[in-house]
Formats: sequence, structure tokens, C-alpha cells
Amino acid sequence: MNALLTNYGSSNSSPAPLIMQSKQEFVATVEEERKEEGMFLTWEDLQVTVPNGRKGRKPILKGLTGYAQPGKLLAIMGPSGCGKSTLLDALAGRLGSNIKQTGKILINGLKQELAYGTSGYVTQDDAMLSCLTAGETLYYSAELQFPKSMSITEKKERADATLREMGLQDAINTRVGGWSCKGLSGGQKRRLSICIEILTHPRLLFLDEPTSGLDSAASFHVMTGIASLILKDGIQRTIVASIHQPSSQVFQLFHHLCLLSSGETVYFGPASHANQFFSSNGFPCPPLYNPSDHYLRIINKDFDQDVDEGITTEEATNILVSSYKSSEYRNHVQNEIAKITVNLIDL
Ligand SMILES: Nc1ncnc2c1ncn2[C@@H]1O[C@H](COP(=O)(O)OP(=O)(O)OP(=O)(O)O)[C@@H](O)[C@H]1O
Repeated sequence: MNALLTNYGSSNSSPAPLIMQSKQEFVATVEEERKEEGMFLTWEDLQVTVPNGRKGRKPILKGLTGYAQPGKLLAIMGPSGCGKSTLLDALAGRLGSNIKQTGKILINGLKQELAYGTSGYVTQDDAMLSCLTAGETLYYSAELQFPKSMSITEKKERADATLREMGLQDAINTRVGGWSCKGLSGGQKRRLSICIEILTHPRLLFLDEPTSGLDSAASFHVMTGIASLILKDGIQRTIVASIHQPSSQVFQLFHHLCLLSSGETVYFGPASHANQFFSSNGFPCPPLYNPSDHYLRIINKDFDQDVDEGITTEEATNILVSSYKSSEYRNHVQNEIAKITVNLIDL
């Protein structure tokens, strides 16, 4: 008999009792139960390579492992070119055709495609028509994204509610604008891009540098809006955002931190524990210093300077990468993934 055994269960729930079901029934049960809980995303030993002329292929992501869970905001940080956008693209299934990927990415513990409408992806560029107002932009988007069966009034209401969620109600009649005519500010444009992606209330949201080009006040405003989506209307959302150099206020909004350098994990764990990790490896954050400034200074290998007496950024990064591999944080990640992952065992 083709029966299946499971030990899945979220980090918050105890393992479900062992059950005997057909494979289809089993997968349907898991999908249904997980839908209630939200979206769990796990990745293990994720490797990504790109063509590198005659030299074969160049590794971009070198065996990354991690997870994102409902009700939490995961920030992906690291120096420019470390692979933040590539990781987001790989997780969202958006890598280009010339890019090769190996490793395991699971959604709700199962190998499956992201179903239409379950996820949103806010790219770095705000691709909108400059001649439309913020309201018109979102109404057209609603028209395209919602089913034909939904009334125009309902679509408009959903669009208005989403504009309010992102604090754009006062800019509803302002043109998006562009280089030829002034319109929305940079921060408002970013928020409108986010509105387009959250219109259908996806449970999984990817954001690539949502604060790029914004000053620290606007960044905080945008990130607070994003963080408020984590638990809205009784739904727990999973949010994964790549971010360059957050202010200390923005940093406090993150639940989990994935810190990368040259495609390797320097740290993956609670954002509030990163200081302790750096400190225990001999790189304490100076008092009154923005923690993210400190982390990025230590692990930016582009400018191989001394971070401490006689220790270069290259050496410091190697110390942290190797320390992380044998750390409790790394074990915790593996344990969490094991809890989330569904074991499909043919008996
Ligand atoms: N399709 C591709 N072909 C060749 N190289 C690529 C490709 N995609 C990414 N890369 C390279 O992979 C590395 C990581 O790129 P990625 O955009 O993921 O970095 P990032 O951390 O998001 O950088 P930034 O913060 O500057 O946006 C870079 O060196 C980039 O040039």
C-alpha cells in the first residue's frame, strides 16, 4: 500500500499524530492545514551559478539554508553584490534562464510551485505609468488582478483600502510623475509599488530593496507599513525583504536576519541576537553604533581594510562564516526546517 507517514508541525505546534493516507489525500490535508497557518518557506543547500565566459560557471549563492515563517519579517542583508536579489529571485522562482540552481526549496513543507495570487514580489524599480494618478494606478491594477466576477465597486473599495494601509490616501489624485513632471515622492512611489503587490492580500511577500533611494525617515515609514502587514485582518503573512543598510530604528522591525557575504551565510537567526554573535567572535558592536553599519563594515570584502588590529575584512568574514557553520544558530535553523518539512516516506 502506498501510505505516508508525517511528522510535520510548525515551530509553534506539536507534531501531528502519525496517520495513514493515500499520497494525494495526504498532500491535500497538509496543504489545507498549512493554508490556515500561513506560508512557510524553507531552502536547503541552495546553490546558484551564472555563466562565466570560458571559465565555466561562477557561483553566486554557495549552499544557503534558511526559512521564513508566517507572522515574521525576514531581512536579507549584506554588502552590494553578495547575492541578496539572487536569493530573493531563487525563492520566488524568478531566476533567469541562464542561471542554474540546485538545492531544495519547499513551500509549506512540500515541493510545489507558488500558486497564482499567493505571493507578491516588489522589485527594486517602480515600474508605473507616470501619467496616471496613484488612485488610477491601483484601480487599473485591481481591474487586472481581481476576477471578472468581482464588482467594480468592490475592486475600487479594495484598492482604496490598500492605499489607506500604506498611508497614501492623501496622494490618491497625485500623478505618479517622472523625469518630465514632478509627481509622487520617492517614498510614495515605493509605497504605491507595494500597494500593487499586496492588493490581493498575498500571504507571502518578497521585497527587493524596498527602501532603496529613500532617506531614513521615509525608509522607516515604508518599513513600518510593511511590518504592519505581518498581522492584518487576522492573517499572518510571511515577509522576506532584502535591504541594504537599514537605520537602527528599521533594524528593530526585523524578526529574523539573514546576513550574506559573497554568497555565503555569515549569520541566520533572530535579528536581536546578531550583536551577541558578532561579539562572541571578537567583533563587538561599539556603543551607540548602528548595528547594521557595524555588520556591513566587518563583512564587506570589496574594500579589504583592517577591521581590527591586523585582521582584514576578508579574515573577519571567514571567521564569522566558519563560526556560524558550527553554531547553535545554524543547528536551530536545521531543527526548524525539519519541523516544517513534511516527510514523504513510501512504506
Ligand atoms: N544573470 C546574471 N549573470 C551574471 N552575473 C549575475 C547575474 N545575476 C547576478 N549576477 C552577479 O551575482 C552577484 C550577486 O548579484 P545580486 O544582484 O544578487 O547582488 P545584491 O546583493 O542584490 O546586490 P545589490 O545590493 O548591489 O543590489 C553580482 O556579482 C552580480 O553581478
